[in-house]
Amino acid sequence: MTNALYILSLSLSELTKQLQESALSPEEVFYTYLEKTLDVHQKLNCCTEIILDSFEQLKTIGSCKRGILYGVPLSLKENLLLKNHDSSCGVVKYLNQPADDDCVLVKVLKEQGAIPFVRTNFPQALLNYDCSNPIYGQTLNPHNLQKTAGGSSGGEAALIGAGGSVIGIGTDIGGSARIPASFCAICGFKPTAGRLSSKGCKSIFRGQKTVLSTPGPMARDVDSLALFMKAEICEQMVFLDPTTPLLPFDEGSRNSLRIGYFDCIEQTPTSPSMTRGVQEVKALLEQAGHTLVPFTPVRILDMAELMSKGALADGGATFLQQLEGSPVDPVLHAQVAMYRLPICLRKVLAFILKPFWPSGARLLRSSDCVNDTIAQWRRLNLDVVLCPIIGPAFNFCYCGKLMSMVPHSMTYNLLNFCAGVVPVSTVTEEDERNLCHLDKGGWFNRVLKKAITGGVGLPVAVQCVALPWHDELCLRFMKEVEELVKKARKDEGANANGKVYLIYDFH
Ligand SMILES: CCCCCCCC/C=C\CCCCCCCC(=O)NCC(=O)O
Repeated sequence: MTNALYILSLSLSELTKQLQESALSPEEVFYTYLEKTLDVHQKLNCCTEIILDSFEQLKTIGSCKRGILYGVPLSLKENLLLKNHDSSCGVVKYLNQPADDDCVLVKVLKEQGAIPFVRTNFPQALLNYDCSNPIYGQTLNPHNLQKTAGGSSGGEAALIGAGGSVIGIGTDIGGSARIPASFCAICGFKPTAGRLSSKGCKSIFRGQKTVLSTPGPMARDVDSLALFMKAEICEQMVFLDPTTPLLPFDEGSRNSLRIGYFDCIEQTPTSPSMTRGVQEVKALLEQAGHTLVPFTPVRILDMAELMSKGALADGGATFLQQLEGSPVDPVLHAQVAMYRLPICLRKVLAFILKPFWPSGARLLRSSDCVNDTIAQWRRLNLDVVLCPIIGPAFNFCYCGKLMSMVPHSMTYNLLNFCAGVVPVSTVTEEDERNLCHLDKGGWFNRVLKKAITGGVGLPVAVQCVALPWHDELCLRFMKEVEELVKKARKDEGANANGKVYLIYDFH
């Protein structure tokens, strides 16, 4: 194995160890990843710029030798502010407005010895889970170039999934760290909003508090996500952003868990592989001695409505305003067409749709979704929940037509629970045959079928959820899923007669 292949094969924990022990130099790691990134970018169009300042940072990196991420090259979604760089979010009017300062997360990471070296792509205005904009174009999926990488942190997911970065940062207000992770076979984590500083994470909607956005790490394995959290959660972050809590990162240990699970949600399209992924992981968790309890999410339709009315409280007017002067990317056409409809026409349409699509038409009711959900967890005495995440990767331009699927991810932004995604399987021929069941389930199901047809072999992931501020528990649960899946793959490899599709190794 060449030195470059060896470096690229190391997990983040192994890489940091080798760097700290001087078995590898920051220079050889940096240039190896840079070369790989350029190669991956040529194929996938996942990057927006190489951060030239990183070459300067590399020269003085020796002074950060005690940092947790000493010498680690790191990728960043473009909306994380970097001093003297634009964060365009794909919107023309944000071009040529360089930031005055780095965002807090980047400042802390630099102190911890990490070297941000590349910025990554996203969908225009960030409120979509595809990955295309008129400035940087469409990012492709590393596992099938005919599919999207997902979004909005799709550049990160594609780059990491193809091996061009060992750790990166995305942002997530509706699934943007988790959905592209699911599409590209990597792990993505949405911490409890507030646990990590959002200061300097640019968003199109400033001041909106109903559905909270948060930055979150994305990487090939769960240990890397945990190491990232450990590096960020320190006194310096709290000093730079006193809105974050003085809550040290608790690595803890894993005990037997009581796990709620569900494999679909009411009125929300779900693909056959999403359901199968949950069922297979449930079986593995049971075999490992955990207790699995059926869980029916409460008030899902109320929550869908709150998400929509919270994130788009003005009916999409701010969103349209931000796009003024920009060409509108094709991935946004379906959304923009809806936001442009006059309110009176929308009301008439809602009235007509009510019998067929009650969730999309009902009026906002007062409800306490957070406490009702917590009460449901307490009644069942749950530690965590296992559930589906949107997947497999869609054909281009379908994400904007399937906003009806975002309750799979956005529910946990609305509730402000923490949630992460772990790849567990690949789409089988049987999953593909089962797509015929979507023919019966109404218009959105038929659109979903078109979006995912031809997906055999693509990654399938599951979602792990924990209560607010239980980020460490969520990561421990994700790690348990990851390990059980790995072990099952080994066992299946040894018993070649068994089904071998469950588990795979993309990396
Ligand atoms: C049953 C129908 C329910 C529909 C509920 C739809 C709610 C739609 C409201 C807004 C669309 C949000 C799309 C979110 C995609 C992910 C975006 C994201 O996380 N971006 C990250 C960021 O902005 O930082």
